[in-house]
Amino acid sequence: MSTTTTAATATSGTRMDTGEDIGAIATIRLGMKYSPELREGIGTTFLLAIIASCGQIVVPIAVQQTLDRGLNAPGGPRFDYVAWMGVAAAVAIGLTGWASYLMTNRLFTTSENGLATLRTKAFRHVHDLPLLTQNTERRGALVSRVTSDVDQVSQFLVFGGLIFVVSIGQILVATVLMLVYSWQLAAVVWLCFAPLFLSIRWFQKKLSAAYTVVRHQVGVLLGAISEPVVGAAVVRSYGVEDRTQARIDTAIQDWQNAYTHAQTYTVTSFSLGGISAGLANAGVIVVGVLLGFAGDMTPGKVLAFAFLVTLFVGPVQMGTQILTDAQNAIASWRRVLGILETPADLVDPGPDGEQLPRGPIDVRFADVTFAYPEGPPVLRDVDLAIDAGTRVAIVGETGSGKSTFAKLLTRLMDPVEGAVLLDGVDVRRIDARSLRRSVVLVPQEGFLFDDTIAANVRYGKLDATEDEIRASAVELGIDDWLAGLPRGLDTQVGQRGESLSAGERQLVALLRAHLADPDLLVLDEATSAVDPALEMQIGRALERLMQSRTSVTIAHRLSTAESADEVIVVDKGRVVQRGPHAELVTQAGSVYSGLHASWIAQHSQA
Ligand SMILES: Nc1ncnc2c1ncn2[C@@H]1O[C@H](COP(=O)(O)OP(=O)(O)OP(=O)(O)O)[C@@H](O)[C@H]1O
Repeated sequence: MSTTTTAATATSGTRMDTGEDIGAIATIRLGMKYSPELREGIGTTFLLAIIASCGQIVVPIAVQQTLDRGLNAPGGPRFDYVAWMGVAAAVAIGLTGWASYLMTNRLFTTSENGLATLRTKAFRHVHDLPLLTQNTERRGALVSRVTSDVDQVSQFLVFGGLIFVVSIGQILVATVLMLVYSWQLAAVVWLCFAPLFLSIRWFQKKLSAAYTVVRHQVGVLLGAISEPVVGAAVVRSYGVEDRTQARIDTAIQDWQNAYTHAQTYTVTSFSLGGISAGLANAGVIVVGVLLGFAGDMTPGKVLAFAFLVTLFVGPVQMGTQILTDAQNAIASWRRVLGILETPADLVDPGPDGEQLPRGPIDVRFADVTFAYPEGPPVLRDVDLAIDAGTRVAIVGETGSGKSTFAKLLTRLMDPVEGAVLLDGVDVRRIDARSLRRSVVLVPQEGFLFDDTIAANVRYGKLDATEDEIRASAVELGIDDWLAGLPRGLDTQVGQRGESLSAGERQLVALLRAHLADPDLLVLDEATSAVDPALEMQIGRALERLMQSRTSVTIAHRLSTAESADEVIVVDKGRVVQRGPHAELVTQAGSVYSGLHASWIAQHSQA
């Protein structure tokens, strides 16, 4: 396998695919592909819809028959016929009502099943998305795709879809019956609705564009609201509530404008439907009476036709409303599908990939260059090897590329050029499970979930028993701290670990990493100051955690660099020095000696 990849591959998927360029039918087809449950038994549901629609025509036919053949029968009223007609109508209404119940049930179940699958798939795919895509899409907006957008589709499919299916059935049945009763009157009705039917495509396009903007603005709004909620402490401590509120107000205003704009098309199409309905009613009466005078119409037929026009007008009016809901739902569907259609940039070779053998790992960066999308290279031609079992400290000025180095090493991103090799194997060829098993990254601020300490450390080893966790704590020398907590391992850490101090959060992160027992430990050293006793405890735990494995630490402290086997100095994306601390520090005028001087100065100030 080539050791280089193209820039296009490395930066692919950095923009969330919004799917805005695919049409409504293509969206529905794609949606069906991701939620095949929606297609299940659709034929039977349609059949039930047709039967349910027939319920609507029972009354006009029964009225017409009762009038023309029962009460107005040529030889005088036939009451037995009227009675039979009443019984037949009641049975037919009962049967069609039952069909309607079955159809609603089926639509509800299949829609919810299909959308549950869609939600699960979309949520799971969020984890496969390129890290950089997740950075560009605001978290709130991303959440809105998996929640409110899916809800929008769900509401439409269950209620809109149901009414749509029934409406189409009713329009068809009403048209056929109208033709049976009088093709002239049927033509009058269709003629009155022609302008609406002919402009539907235009409305659909306008509504589609308008609702795409609405759904986008909903995402923006949720993003604007969720960010200050998460950063509430910063907002309050800097007293920027007004500015934050102003940003939210702008997002609300933008959403409202988009929604109002979309509504103008809905209102226009609805009004056009109303005008068409009025014209159709009037036209039927006038033409019906004229036909009656000519002897082509019975009173029963005219009355039945008046019912049929209502039967036709209702679903058409409803259809214009559904057109709006459908465009809103399709815009939402596109956004959800946009997540699924965004390719995962880090292709996992799966079980067919290479498995890393257990034991300390050796690392090689082979001419690695990396650039963030549309940015300059932040790591250039990095070529280095780290022997298995060594302890390495990466140092450099802020922004020099240290964290980027760590992300490439743990395959959170792939290089634009060159390759990262672990035990001689390109990381892109290693089975992701094996990679995650053997390589662990401890970030500066380890994320803690709102749960107990035990639950949080189990992210390192899902099946770890309490005894194992306690043994791990003993090995790290932090069992005293654990025992001193009011509820020990069952202590709740709060949201993002807010109920613990910064140092305690670090201890939980180290315990989690120790339980994972990696062969390569990549550590982004925390910069937050903690009290000296805890600092010592963290230092001791770190010392033990690094034993008998390869460790790469992004070091911010002199002591870490001093105790490492080797220090790698990064400057402006290049490795400019490497060697033991004692050797580097003697190289006068070097980047490292500058860093060393600033550490000493910091230390003496403290
Ligand atoms: N997600 C990103 N998108 C675009 N540019 C980024 C991104 N992350 C980092 N950079 C840029 O890449 C460069 C290297 O960043 P990096 O985080 O690797 O530096 P660092 O040495 O770890 O800095 P520090 O010591 O402050 O953590 C910086 O110029 C930074 O602005």
